[in-house]
Amino acid sequence: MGTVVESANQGAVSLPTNKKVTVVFVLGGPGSGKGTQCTNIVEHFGYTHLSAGDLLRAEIKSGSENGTMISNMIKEGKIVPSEVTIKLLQRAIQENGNDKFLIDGFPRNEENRAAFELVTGIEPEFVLFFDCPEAEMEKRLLGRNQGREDDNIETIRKRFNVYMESSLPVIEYYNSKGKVRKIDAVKPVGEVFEAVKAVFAPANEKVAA
Ligand SMILES: Nc1ncnc2c1ncn2[C@@H]1O[C@H](COP(=O)(O)OP(=O)(O)OP(=O)(O)O)[C@@H](O)[C@H]1O
Ligand SMILES: Nc1ccn([C@@H]2O[C@H](COP(=O)(O)O)[C@@H](O)[C@H]2O)c(=O)n1
Ligand SMILES: [Mg+2]
Repeated sequence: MGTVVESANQGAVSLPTNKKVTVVFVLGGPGSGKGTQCTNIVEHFGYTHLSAGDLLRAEIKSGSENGTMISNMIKEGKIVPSEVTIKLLQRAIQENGNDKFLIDGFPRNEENRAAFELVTGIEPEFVLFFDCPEAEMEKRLLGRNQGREDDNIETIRKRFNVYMESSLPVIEYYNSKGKVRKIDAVKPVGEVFEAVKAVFAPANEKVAA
């Protein structure tokens, strides 16, 4: 691989605003630790973290006309129509001064994937995939305690079904293109992050002033 700059430029693409961005998709089952690890990556590698779920929850809170629909979909563990989520992601990218983004929890199905590519022209630099057994994810979600409406056993089971039926095929799609970087996510947070660090080039790390 060449220098970090060269590597980043290979994945840089134009949004409608002509903003050049590098995107890493962060995927894995509910409770696999995507958000937890994204916080660490932001700190060490200077990316901006965009969680599709967080953007949808913020949209509900903002009193948007889509709020009720989004809220119902989240309670049922269903995937919100792509146009809604993509608009939120596009706006977040365009409003942010950074040019490197972790997109967490997106694309969640084939419709998400194809629509995002069509609308933005963005192909991910790579896909960070947190692989975790269902029993461990269930335990983590039931213990998360952050007041999420979908952290109850009924919705968790629906989210696992959606993950198996709709999200795993997206990961398989990217795997067939050689883009997946798989992480064993069942280990403690620190050990998982060591594996994550090995994926992001060490030269990418923020240098202390
Ligand atoms: N490696 C780990 N070991 C044990 N607990 C973890 C680990 N990683 C995350 N957790 C805990 O598990 C819970 C779920 O983690 P997190 O919110 O990061 O998952 P997520 O993949 O973003 O889930 P969701 O898809 O529901 O948003 C949190 O309470 C978090 O503190
Ligand atoms: N691409 C997406 C991402 C999320 N959702 C909905 O939000 C819920 C919570 O997502 P998390 O990533 O925070 O776990 C998820 O279960 C979906 O209902 C979505 O529709 N599309
Ligand atoms: Mg999350």
